[in-house]
Amino acid sequence: MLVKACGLRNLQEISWAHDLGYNFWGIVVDPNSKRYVPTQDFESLWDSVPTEWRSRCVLVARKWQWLSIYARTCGEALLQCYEPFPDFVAPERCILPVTREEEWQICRAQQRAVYSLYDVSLGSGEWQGLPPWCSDKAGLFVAGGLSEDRLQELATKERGRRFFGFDLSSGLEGDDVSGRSRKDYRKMAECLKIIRNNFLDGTP
Ligand SMILES: O=C(O)c1ccccc1N[C@@H]1O[C@H](COP(=O)(O)O)[C@@H](O)[C@H]1O
Repeated sequence: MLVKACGLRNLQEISWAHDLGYNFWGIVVDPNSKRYVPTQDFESLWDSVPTEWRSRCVLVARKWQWLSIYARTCGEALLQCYEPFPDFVAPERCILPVTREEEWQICRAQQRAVYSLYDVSLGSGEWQGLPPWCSDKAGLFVAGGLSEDRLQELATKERGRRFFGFDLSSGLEGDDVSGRSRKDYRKMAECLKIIRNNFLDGTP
């Protein structure tokens, strides 16, 4: 099972994801997001990230135009965008959001992306459950408000369900002393533990 910790903002959070065993770490480059990492901050952050971790980076935005500035400077990163990718972007770099099983099938059949993603929340943390078709789908990450409580709820109802991958962001956050939401090491560790202990690995 592959697990992605998304919406990270600094080297400490990226190191936590790496040390805990998350498979991917995501940076939101969408200017309307509260997790937005501006270009200049991203460039110095990217320089400080150990080279061997870089191919595990995912850049996230709702629009291609916001991603393109960053995508040029870090060719290793995967790109998660909520509008179609231009033709010149290789499918091996794309994570394509899908909302229905038919879209996942098309994505696989036409090899339009390396991974697909079922995400109804776009970082809002809104939980709407997971439709039954989402399990055991090659290359499909599931996301949308996954937190300790939601994962535990899912595990109680559907222990042993097989998944290819999970993608978490809001559910890994807590408030820091100034009231801003930041990734929380304990939540990151606990969510990963719940996933690994309760669901079957749907990776080939
Ligand atoms: O995090 C954001 O603000 C965001 C903005 C625009 C597009 C996607 C965004 N987040 C991604 O959405 C999924 C699910 O997040 P959550 O667990 O519901 O918070 C994840 O990939 C986020 O990185």
